[in-house]
Amino acid sequence: MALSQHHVDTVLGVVAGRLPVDDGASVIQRSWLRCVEHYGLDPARRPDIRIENASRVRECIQQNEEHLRVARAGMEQLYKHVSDLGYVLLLTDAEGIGVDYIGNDTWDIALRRAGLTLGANWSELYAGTNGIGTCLAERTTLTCHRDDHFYIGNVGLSCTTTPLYDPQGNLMGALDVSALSSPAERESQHLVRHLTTLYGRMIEDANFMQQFRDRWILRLGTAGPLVDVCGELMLAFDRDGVIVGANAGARRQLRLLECARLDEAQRAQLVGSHLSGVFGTRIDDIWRLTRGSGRDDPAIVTTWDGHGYHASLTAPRIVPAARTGTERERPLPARGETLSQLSGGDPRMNQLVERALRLADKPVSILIQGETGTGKEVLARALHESSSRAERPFVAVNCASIPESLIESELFGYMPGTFTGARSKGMKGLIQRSDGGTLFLDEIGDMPLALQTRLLRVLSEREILPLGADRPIRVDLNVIAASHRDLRKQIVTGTFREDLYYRLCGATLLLPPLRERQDQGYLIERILREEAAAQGADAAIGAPALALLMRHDWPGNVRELRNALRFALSIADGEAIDVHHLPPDLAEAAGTGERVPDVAPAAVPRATVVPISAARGDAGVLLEALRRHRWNISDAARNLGLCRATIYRRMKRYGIVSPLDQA
Ligand SMILES: Nc1ncnc2c1ncn2[C@@H]1O[C@H](COP(=O)(O)OP(=O)(O)OP(=O)(O)O)[C@@H](O)[C@H]1O
Repeated sequence: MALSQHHVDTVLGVVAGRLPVDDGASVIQRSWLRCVEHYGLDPARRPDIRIENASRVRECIQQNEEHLRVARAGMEQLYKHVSDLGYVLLLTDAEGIGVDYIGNDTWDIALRRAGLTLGANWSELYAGTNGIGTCLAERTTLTCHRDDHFYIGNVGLSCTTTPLYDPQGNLMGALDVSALSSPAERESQHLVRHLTTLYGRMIEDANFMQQFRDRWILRLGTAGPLVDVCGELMLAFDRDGVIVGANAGARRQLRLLECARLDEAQRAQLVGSHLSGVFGTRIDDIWRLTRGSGRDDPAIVTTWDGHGYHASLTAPRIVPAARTGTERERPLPARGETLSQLSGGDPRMNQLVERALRLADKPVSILIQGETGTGKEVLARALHESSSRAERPFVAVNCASIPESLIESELFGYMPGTFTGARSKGMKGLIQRSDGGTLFLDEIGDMPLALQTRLLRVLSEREILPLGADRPIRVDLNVIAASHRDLRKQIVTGTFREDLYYRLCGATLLLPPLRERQDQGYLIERILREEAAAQGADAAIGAPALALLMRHDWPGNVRELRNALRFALSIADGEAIDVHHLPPDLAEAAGTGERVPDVAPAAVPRATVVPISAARGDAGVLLEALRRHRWNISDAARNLGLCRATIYRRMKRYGIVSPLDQA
């Protein structure tokens, strides 16, 4: 009784400011203050344990089914480490209501009496200062050890709790590890605190992986070989490099490039921004990773402010929902593009568009070939939108990124009861989801042979047999396949079925690489306008920057061009794009090998804004001609119907210097 009175006096003394505030316990003391002043609680009373009714708990469980499934797996592992030490685990929602629990049956009654049970509401409002309620109020991992608790009835407990966030940074709830009795020393809880934090982060990361299983995931860490299994920082992004999720580590440590337009809070807002805003100079390194760097050690990527991290990239495990036609969260910039807009006058593109227009509504399978980033999916989508199937789904499947173990169920689907656990409900496969529309099989050359056989059956019989089904389902679909590989070579090496190849290539469309296209100026103009509109900026570019773009080799093709323009626009911060706004690797790449035409400052002041159409009409055309003729001035002049002197004059005006003159 004397001890109880001492506890009550201590709490009330701190609240009244009569007792010195201990620095280490200030989180607890802040909570005591809230309990007395905001919630009007009295530490001398025994708390009534508030148990929510079953339907409230059920509703909460249903709403967070996926999160709870992942958390349960983490709790089971954690329990193995702490059960012998007398701890029980409680998982709560964001309001502090117990939604899952692992404990020891032999203490059931004591645990229930203490409120360590399903449905118990541990928010400070009802339970006073305690591990869960205070962790949720303070949003931090903490140990509420014995007489840290507000109510005398709770001072036997020792609770360590960590908050759990979803990948968007919203509070989901808390993971709590509690003991009914524990040694008096606070230090006795250190190990439990580490374990609780570790498992909390593991649950968050597993939730992250689950939520973004249809996206690229970049893990960053400081321990090289471990980064594959436990990247401390994680970013999920779409195929255009736009960040769609960031885990707690990434949100804490990464900031967007310093730039006048963004204040501190906006620079912390990673979601919705482009990867180039985080990695400034090294965006291409990341894309190189996506294509497999061939290195044994994890690659190192560097943030714009010079922090190097080991990096590991995971390809989407299932097809992005946004690409299936069932969800349209962020339209691809080129979506809706009609076929004729794909060419800006390049002879090979003109021919391709003409052919595509004739094929769009024919019942022929089309095979699109072209280097990576040349726009195979953009072309497939344009074919779909120019066909009578335009209103039906366009379902894109990246055969290279779905793990072999999942590809069959993803493509063909499965019936209810085929699997246990979260997959018990059954799922329509991607082929069935494209019924009536277009199935786009990207990177078809990477499809495993066994599945090629099954796909061949689908294409010839137009019916599928989902896993666990006893009757086939008819499907009506148009198939477009694409690959950057030479499928005929694969037939020779035995990695691609010849009969499937002939099924798929009723017609072949070959997209030229960007470096060989004569309509680069048109593409730059269009993409610049699109990207500028998306960023709310003006689409203006200076002649020297344009000249550099026109000279670049574009190994990543149109994707690389779009990324470069997006990067430049965000760095230019409202000014016309200048050379120094472009990604440095562009200038570096041009600096080695073929040199970038240096800008003669007197001839083209840095701030000169050349409306892009004018630039294209002059500097762009000139550059194209010079490149085509390998910088032979006479040939270029003849080709353009100008005299050599005019060519020289214009080169001077636009600051174009031949690489032959720079050696
Ligand atoms: N004609 C175009 N107009 C505008 N943007 C384009 C065009 N072609 C491609 N792009 C852009 O380039 C990027 C890559 O396009 P897409 O995904 O279609 O290429 P891909 O050849 O299918 O690439 P991969 O081989 O990697 O699958 C996208 O950002 C897309 O918006």
